[in-house]
This record gives sequence, C-alpha cells and structure tokens, in this order.
Amino acid sequence: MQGKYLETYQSWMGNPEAFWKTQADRLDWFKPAEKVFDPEAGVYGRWFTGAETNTCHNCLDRHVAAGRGEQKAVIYDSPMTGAKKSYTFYEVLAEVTAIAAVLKNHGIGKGDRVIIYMPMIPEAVFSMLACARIGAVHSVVFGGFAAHELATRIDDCNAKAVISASCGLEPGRIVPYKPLLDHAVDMAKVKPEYCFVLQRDELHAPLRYEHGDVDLAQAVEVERVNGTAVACEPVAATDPLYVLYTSGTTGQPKGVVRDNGGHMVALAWTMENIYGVKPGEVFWAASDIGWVVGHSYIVYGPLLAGNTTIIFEGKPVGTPDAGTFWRVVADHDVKALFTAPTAFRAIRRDDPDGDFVRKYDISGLRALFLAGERADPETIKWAEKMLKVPVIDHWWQTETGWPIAANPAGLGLLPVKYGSPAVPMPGYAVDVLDDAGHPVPRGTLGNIVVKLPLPPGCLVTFWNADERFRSSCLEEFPGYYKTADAGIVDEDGYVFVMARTDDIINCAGHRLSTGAMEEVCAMHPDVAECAVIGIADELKGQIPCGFLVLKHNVNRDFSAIQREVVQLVRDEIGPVAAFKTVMKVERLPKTRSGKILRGTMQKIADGMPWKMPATIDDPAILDEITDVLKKHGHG
Ligand SMILES: CCC(=O)SCCNC(=O)CCNC(=O)[C@H](O)C(C)(C)COP(=O)(O)OP(=O)(O)OC[C@H]1O[C@@H](n2cnc3c(N)ncnc32)[C@H](O)[C@@H]1OP(=O)(O)O
Repeated sequence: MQGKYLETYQSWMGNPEAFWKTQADRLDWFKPAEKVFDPEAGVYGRWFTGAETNTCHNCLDRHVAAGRGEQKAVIYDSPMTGAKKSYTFYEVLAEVTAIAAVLKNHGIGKGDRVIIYMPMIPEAVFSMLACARIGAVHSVVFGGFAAHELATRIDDCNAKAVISASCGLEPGRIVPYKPLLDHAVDMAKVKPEYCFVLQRDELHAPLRYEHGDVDLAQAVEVERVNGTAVACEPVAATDPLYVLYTSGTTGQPKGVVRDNGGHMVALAWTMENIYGVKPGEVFWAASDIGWVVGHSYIVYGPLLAGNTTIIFEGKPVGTPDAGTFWRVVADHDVKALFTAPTAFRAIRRDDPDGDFVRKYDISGLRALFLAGERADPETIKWAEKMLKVPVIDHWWQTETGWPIAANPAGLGLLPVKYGSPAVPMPGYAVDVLDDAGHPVPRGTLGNIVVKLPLPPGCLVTFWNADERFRSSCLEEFPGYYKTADAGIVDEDGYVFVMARTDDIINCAGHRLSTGAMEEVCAMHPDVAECAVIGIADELKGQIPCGFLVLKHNVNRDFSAIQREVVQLVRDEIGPVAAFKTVMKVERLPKTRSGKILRGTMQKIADGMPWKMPATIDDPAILDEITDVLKKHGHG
C-alpha cells in the first residue's frame, strides 16, 4: 500500500499531536489550546484543553465572514410535502440566531440540555446549531422512538427544554409527535421548563401552555422582528456539544458525549480527505438527524467544511418511487452521497435493472459511501454497475462519530476488497485481540479494538456515567477502546467487520438492543420468559425475532398474545424497533448456569453451521427451537 493515504497515516502515527494541531489551525478559536492532548484530563485524556471556541461560529459565522454568505448551506427537499427550499449560509445564520434568541429569552444557556425531537425539517438543524451557538447541549431523539424512550432521555440528561414539531410524515401516514411528547413529559421524572413546538401545516397540535409549551414559529417571529442579535458563546473545547443516546445492552440507553473542539477538528478533516468533497460542493447524507450520521454528516461535517448539505424528508423507495435518490442527486448536483446499505437494497428490489437511474442526469456524482451496517458485496456490485462511480463501504460507530476505517476518496482510492471497509483512518490504531487480550495473527478473527487515546471527535464519556463508559468500553482490554465488533485485519491491513460481540443487532442501519426488547416482552402478563435475537433479513440486514415462553395457566389464543406483544414493543420502544416476528416456544435453551443460548439460536435461525454448546443443560430444546423456526420459514 502506498501513496497519500500511507503518507498521511504515517504522518499521524509519527506525531499525532502535530497532525491534529495542523488540522485545528484551519478553524477559528477564541483562545488557543494550552495542550493539544492532555493525557491526565477526562477518562482517557482530552483534546485541545484550555482552548475556547464555538462550533456554530465555525459552521456559520466563519464562512459568512470569509465571503461564503451567499452560498447555499442547507437544501430542504421533501418528497413527502413537495417542498424544496434552500438557505444560504447567511440565511441559516439568521434562522439560527432567531432560535438562539428564543432559547436565551427563556433562560436557556450554556451547559443546559435541550432535547430535539423533530422530523427531517430545516428547523431541526437550525435548532441544533442554535443550541451550539449559546453553549447549550443538544440531545436529538429520533422520531421513530416512542414516548417512553423520549422520557428516558429527558430524565437521563435532565433536559431543561424540548424542541419539537407537531408531526412527522411517514409514507401514508402523519405521525402526531405532540401526543408522544406530552406523554413523555408526563412520564418523565424531570419536567422540562419549556416545550417549543413548531406547528406544521399537515397537523396542528393543541399546546399545553400551562406545562410550558411555546409556539416556536411565533416566538421566532418576535425575535426576527426585533432583530435580536445573539453572539456565539465561548465554550471550552472540552465542553459538551451534544449527547446522543445509543442502545446499550439493557433498556437504559447510553448517552454518548461529544465535545466541541475535537469534534469540529476531526469532522472538518474528514470532508475533504475521506469524502473527497471541496468547500462549495454539495454533500448529501441520506439519513436522519436522530442518528450519528445525521449529526456528523448532515449537520456538522458539511457545514464546518463549507459544503452544502441536504435535509431530505423521504424514503429511498415509495416517495414516490425508487428514482427519488437520483432525482435529488440530479436536482441539487450532489457530488457525494452517503447512505445505509438497506436503502440500496430497497432501491435494488424495486428497480433491479436501474431504469430509474437512467432517467436522471447524475453525472455530477463522484462517489457513493455506505455505512451503518455491513455492506454486502452483492449490493455494492449492483450499485457500482448502476452508478458507475466508486462505491465506498466504510465503518464507524455512534461512539466514534467519524470513520474508523474507510477507503479515503480524498487521499486517493485504494484497491477495493469486497466485504471490507478498507483501512484504518489517521487517528485510529486498530488491533484485533483474542478474548484474553492478546493480539492475534493477521487474518485471525477476534475482538476489534482501537488503541487509546481515541482521536479527536470520538466520545469522551457517557453522559453522567464515566464508570459505565470505563466498564463497558475500556476495562476488558486495558489500553484499548473495545468496539464490540468482531472481525479481522488481513495481511494488507484491511479491516473486515464480521459480527457484534454483544446483544446489539443492526436492523435497517438502526442499532437496536435485543435486551431492551426482552425487557418489554417480559412486561406482558402472559409471558413467563423470553429471548429476542436478530435474524437475517434480505432487506433490513437483520430483524428482531422474539421467542416467548407462556405462563403455565395461559390458555389464550397465541395470535392475540403475539399482536399484543408486538404492539407493546411498538408503544414502549417505537416503530423503529421493527419488532414484528414472534414465536411461541415451550422452553428456552440454556447453559447449566442458566444463560440463554442466544448465539446458537441465531445460528440455527440463519441456517449457519453450529456446534452443540458443551455447557448446554438440555440439548433437546435446540431441536424444539429448530422445529419452531422451520415452521416459520427460518433455518
Ligand atoms: C455509521 C454510524 C451509524 O451506524 S449511524 C446509523 C446509520 N443508519 C441510518 O442512517 C439509518 C438507515 N435507515 C434508513 O434510513 C431507513 O431504515 C430506510 C432505509 C430509509 C427505510 O426506512 P423505513 O421504510 O421507514 O423502515 P425502518 O425500518 O427505518 O422503519 C421501521 C418503522 O419505523 C417507522 N419510522 C421510521 N422513521 C420514523 C420517524 N422518523 N418517525 C416515525 N416513525 C418512523 C417507519 O415508518 C416504520 O414503521 P412501520 O413499521 O412500517 O409502521
């Protein structure tokens, strides 16, 4: 391997602090760092200690000051409503300032937590930037989560305010957000002082003024008329910019904390070097602001680097058809597209011969990036054939915030190995260890870990839970961050990510906790015990499948129980859980110490080779599971 990638990686390895200092110098700081990296600070050290900055300033004001004010910063394209609108950097700055003024006038300031529960509309992005502007810490909650999940997050981060909208739009249905928000606020132990609600034309929501509801658009209008100016609040580089919750092994999600300084340095570097886009070009991450892809590559990365970003309110198929991505690429001259493999599997299913691709002029597109789940070689090859541009699988996590491994378009593409997201990016020293923590030879399967310290932009801790961060990510392999992904690094240094080492499954690019689903299934009065595993699915990669053991005295029709359990998970976790497959079993297979053999069940369900676990209590139960799965068409 040679060329600019190797040169850059080696330059980072030779002197990580000098490497990141050079990148930091391209951004604005109100006060320079005393130390580029301080190993004594935080859980594993902190980047740019002593520095002061503001992320919103670097996303907006800096560009306006540099003459980029008239360039499009944000394009909103909604096949759900037919709306298309673009905002220049200058206009985004005005919108963000007005929301920042509203927040400030309601007493929200530096360090306060603000939950953002919004669909894919420009105000969602403006709200995130408004929080950054005043130094408040935002926590975006994906719209597909139900009230209970929202309440958990309000409580965990002790939210002072919530910014929401009256509704979201899913194909064929309006999703009323306000009843979910009201229910969450009623459930939460911590009551936010204010809920700012944007009324959408599709559905107006009754506001509960007595609970602190504020009509967001009206409040913004007042600030706009008054021309209220809100300067960017200087924050420490190490102050939190946001908390983003991600599934843990239990129902209690983990609040990934991202700082201001390291985050902006890392993301700004990635836009040109990994994604190969220059300032002024259009970058489109077809995801949702509720996920880390949305944070990093709909909002912060592109804006920090002076790119135009797209807020897309639609789906890859059905809004109105499998050509919608190509229509957006053509209409807005997208240079690089980032999405999840699931989206492409859906497009391929509906348009196998690429008839829709040929309908549009997508000659401006230079590359497609895939992440969020394993990109199967078939999907990659289909996309390469249809789009005739490099299709780049890359691997990262909510925790890291930016790619651990990629084929860096900006540094010069390396040869593709199908099934591999290519090579570690500068900042990441990737190793593979056995369960005892010893490095394994190249090409051997093991635990993928990253040598500490993590680079700028990665999580610094979990919100209010340093100990949980240490115990779940840093303790098992001292000196390393545990990715909880298993895989190999081959002779050429290419990483192959094969499976999770915990109970997290990946369904349609969404990380879901089967443990959390089990907790909900167990709430049903007829369920004695249960197990939820992820089983292979052609479209979504994996889907959750519940195995229920009913209480002895239950004589009810199982289909009714099935419906109720499915609804319970939908109500408690949300539609995003995609929990629709439930089977009745007499017993669950366990080890003699009582551990459910989920891994073996999953192998049977997916028709993979499996071995009888030596510690199994009653081997006959696996035959029963096999029969039930076969009856449902699996295994
Ligand atoms: C690299 C680091 C990371 O991994 S970050 C995570 C990256 N992941 C992603 O970007 C996600 C990629 N996936 C997607 O964008 C979607 O799954 C795509 C492919 C577009 C398909 O969407 P869809 O057809 O809705 O299926 P789904 O499985 O996502 O949805 C399941 C049910 O949930 C619903 N849902 C979805 N979003 C919302 C929302 N914002 N508000 C309310 N409900 C939502 C869907 O309508 C669907 O409901 P139903 O079960 O069909 O009734």
